[in-house]
Amino acid sequence: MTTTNLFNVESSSDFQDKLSVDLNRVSTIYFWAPWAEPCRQMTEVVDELAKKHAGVLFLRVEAEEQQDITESFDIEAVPSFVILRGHTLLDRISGADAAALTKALGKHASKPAYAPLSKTSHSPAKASNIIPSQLDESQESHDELNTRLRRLMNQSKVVLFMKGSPETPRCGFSRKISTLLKDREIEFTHFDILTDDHVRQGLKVLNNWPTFPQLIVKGELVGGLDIVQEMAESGELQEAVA
Ligand SMILES: N[C@@H](CCC(=O)N[C@@H](CS)C(=O)NCC(=O)O)C(=O)O
Repeated sequence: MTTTNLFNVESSSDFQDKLSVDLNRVSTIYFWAPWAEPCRQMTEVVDELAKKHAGVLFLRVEAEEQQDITESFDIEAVPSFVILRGHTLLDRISGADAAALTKALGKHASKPAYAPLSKTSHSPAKASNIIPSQLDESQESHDELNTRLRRLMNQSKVVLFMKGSPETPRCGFSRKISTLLKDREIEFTHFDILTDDHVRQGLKVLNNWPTFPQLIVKGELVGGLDIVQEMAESGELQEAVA
């Protein structure tokens, strides 16, 4: 049996066209990347869910190829899922969390379009990305956070603050910089900033640098991917880590 509710999105207008066929329908937007290992498993999960929920539209968006769509949904890592009814946001799931996706679809797909949506289902549901350890640290003072950040920045000679891990990067910039370091046989430790929003926001301020990855050498920020690529080409990177 061929599935008629699962499509690859080719462009922003293609996305709008597919979404607008029926604005009462629930849609699941799946943001993925070909290099991200967890997406392989989630592609299979999405295939199965599309068969199970024939009334739900499933749209696969290759995140780095469709940047307009990716940015319009504030997608910060792959895999990520957004569940909509028409243009109304019902839920967001970040990461290869098959159980959470299955549960969210069970909840939203079964809800008739005319039923009043619950209060929580209107929110962007970003809170679901918060892991328990972050909640524990919510009482951390500014000074305590900075002490913790300094400690993390000094955990080894070369520290990479990135999205995901070198084995399973969750952003193309993070993937490229960890590959660059590995290719040059530069030893480094890493910290996944997606696991701790205090670290993520705190480092932007402390290092006066708005994005990730951030490469730290001997306790000091060197830069993000662009700078590290330039330094690698000029030979400065090898000198800095020597
Ligand atoms: N050109 C930048 C690219 C990095 C970038 O744009 N990162 C974005 C998307 S992964 C980011 O970290 N945004 C802030 C955030 O997600 O907190 C570099 O050289 O590192």
